[in-house]
Amino acid sequence: MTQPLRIALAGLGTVGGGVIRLLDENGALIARRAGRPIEIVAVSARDRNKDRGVDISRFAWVDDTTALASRDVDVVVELVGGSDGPALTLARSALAAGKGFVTANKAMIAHHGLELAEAAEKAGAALKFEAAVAGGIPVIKGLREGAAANEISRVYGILNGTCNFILSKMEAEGRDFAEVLAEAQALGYAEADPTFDIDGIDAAHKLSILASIAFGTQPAFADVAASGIRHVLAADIAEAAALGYRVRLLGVADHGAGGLFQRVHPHLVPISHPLAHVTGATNAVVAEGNYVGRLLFQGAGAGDGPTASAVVADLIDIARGEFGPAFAMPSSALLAQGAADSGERRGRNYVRFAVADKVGVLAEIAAAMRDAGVSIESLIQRGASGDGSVLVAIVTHEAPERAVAQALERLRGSQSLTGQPLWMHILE
Ligand SMILES: NC(=O)c1ccc[n+]([C@@H]2O[C@H](COP(=O)([O-])OP(=O)(O)OC[C@H]3O[C@@H](n4cnc5c(N)ncnc54)[C@H](O)[C@@H]3O)[C@@H](O)[C@H]2O)c1
Ligand SMILES: N[C@@H](CCO)C(=O)O
Ligand code: NA
Repeated sequence: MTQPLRIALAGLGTVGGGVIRLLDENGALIARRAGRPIEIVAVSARDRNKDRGVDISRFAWVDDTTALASRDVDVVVELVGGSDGPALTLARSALAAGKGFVTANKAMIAHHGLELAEAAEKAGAALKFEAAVAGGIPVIKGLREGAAANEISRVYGILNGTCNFILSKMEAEGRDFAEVLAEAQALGYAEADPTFDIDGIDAAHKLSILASIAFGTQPAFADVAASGIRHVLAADIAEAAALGYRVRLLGVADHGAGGLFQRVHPHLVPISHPLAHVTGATNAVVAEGNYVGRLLFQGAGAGDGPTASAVVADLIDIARGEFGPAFAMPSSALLAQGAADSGERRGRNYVRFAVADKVGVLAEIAAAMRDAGVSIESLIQRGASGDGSVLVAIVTHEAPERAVAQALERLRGSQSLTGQPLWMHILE
């Protein structure tokens, strides 16, 4: 058998531990598939002596994580996390030294992916990050290889396992967001800063990477409009269910003459759509290609095993010598596309208000919608909550987003509203 692929591994947490276990268990099969063994030779993390349930004494220990790039290895695997800091230093130095670089770090790729892709191309080295988007689901491979012949018009999906777990729990048990948050965090899926999950930032990182690969555009994380699920009430989920929908945090991206549109936002998904049936920490991505039609990728988006599966799949590609440009085309060919104006988009909407239970409130909401040219399809009002306010949920007919925003802006100062309205888009 030929020379092993020698690995330096930075980060020995959930994912790093998973990679060691996977290579221990499946190493012989992987060597046959890759044509050579994949061997970890050096490791680094914060704490050398922590019990991780895996034997790391067989690997060389390196105190300074960023020094792994200067070891005699073929590939550096970065499972530390963080968009900057040691992860970025390591990425830059590994690629500058001509070594392959594999990471699960969507924050870093979303912020610095283009720079790193250019560095990889310059060095003729591999840069791979399957684990960064939708964990174990081979969605990057699916788009950059399997669907490479297609013009992709839209890519969207459930990109954050923590949020999908929370929404599923709220749906199944009728509990509110704050009650299930701690359970989700205990699962080990949450980011080091859990607000990244809850506020849609993690999904935005992933969406910007997916959009680049799907559309051949430069990654543009700064242009993703992101909001999360902390304002979704169990009552919204119940109203959505009564109307034939489920609430999902979706990342949605499309592109056209108007520019690149990227948004992470809670949506109402029709019960007939496959994404309505994705529950727990599962992720799912839909891509629409002009020849292949609608593709659906579904599976575990987080967790040690699935994420390690994606990391090691990247290593097998590198061992086989099968890797191309990181974003599916040379970075010089990626288009710099401006952000689309979302005000021009048309769609149906769910808007929920918390209002004082008094005369004229419904008329005030209806008038704001009417004057903005937004037609109401249905309206539900539910009884008083503890603070005396009632919830009014409306579904609009198709309308430009600018008009809905205008109506909400007018209502913003209203004495009748007891809280901020929640606006969710309805997936068509
Ligand atoms: N956990 C998941 O399900 C999952 C899924 C997909 C992607 N990811 C990504 O994988 C990466 C790792 O996630 P994780 O869940 O394994 O994290 P973790 O917190 O479990 O492990 C992080 C590891 O990095 C080490 N580390 C942290 N800061 C360091 C520093 N400054 N210097 C040296 N070592 C340092 C820690 O000691 C630890 O060994 C992140 O980029 C994360 O976004 C995680
Ligand atoms: N925090 C992420 C981990 C996987 O990227 C999630 O919950 O989906
Ligand atoms: Na993936």
